[in-house]
Amino acid sequence: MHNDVKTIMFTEAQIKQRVQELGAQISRDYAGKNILLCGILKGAVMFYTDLARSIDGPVEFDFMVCSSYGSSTTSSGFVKIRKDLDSDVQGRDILIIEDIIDTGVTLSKLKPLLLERGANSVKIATLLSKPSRRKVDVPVDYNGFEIPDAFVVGYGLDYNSRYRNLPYIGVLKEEVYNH
Ligand SMILES: O=P(O)(O)OC[C@H]1O[C@H](OP(=O)(O)OP(=O)(O)O)[C@H](O)[C@@H]1O
Ligand code: HPA
Ligand SMILES: [Mg+2]
Repeated sequence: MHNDVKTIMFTEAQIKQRVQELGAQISRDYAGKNILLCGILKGAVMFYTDLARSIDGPVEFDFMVCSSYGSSTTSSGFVKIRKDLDSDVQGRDILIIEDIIDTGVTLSKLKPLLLERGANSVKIATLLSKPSRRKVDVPVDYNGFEIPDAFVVGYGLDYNSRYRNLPYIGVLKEEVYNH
């Protein structure tokens, strides 16, 4: 385990199992449809590639780069789109793929934006959700795990751009960000 990690919340095996369950559910729900998988980078990168491989049926890949946390453990409340989707979303069935929903601010901006652009449907898949921290209500269609209010890293999630490559999800030691 990494020295900056206090505890492991989900092991690699637990994540793998849950991602497969979500993929099976999504495959059933979207049977016969061509899904536009909209990944919100950078955090979603690991979940995106694993989830995409567990979905049966046609999908297309697209990505947005958004960021609101920067080098903080709290949201700035301002969502910056650093890279937009390449696709025309008119009439498309979009599945937004996120690593975590915390305050809900990021998705409360993105989902209406895609609907305004003429998407036929926009659903949300997130690996993690922290319901106790919500500032804005966002309906989550596919949720891997509900977690308590702790700052987590690994499997794509960062603190100050670090720890994204840890294969598990762990709780960061407070002394790492409280100094
Ligand atoms: O519900 P919210 O409070 O809006 O938080 C969730 C967002 O915060 C993180 O992104 P971040 O800004 O850290 O960018 P990153 O994915 O590049 O790390 C995470 O990947 C989500 O996109
Ligand atoms: O707990 C978290 N960890 C990493 N990034 C995040 N963005 C929102 N919440 C978190
Ligand atoms: Mg981040």
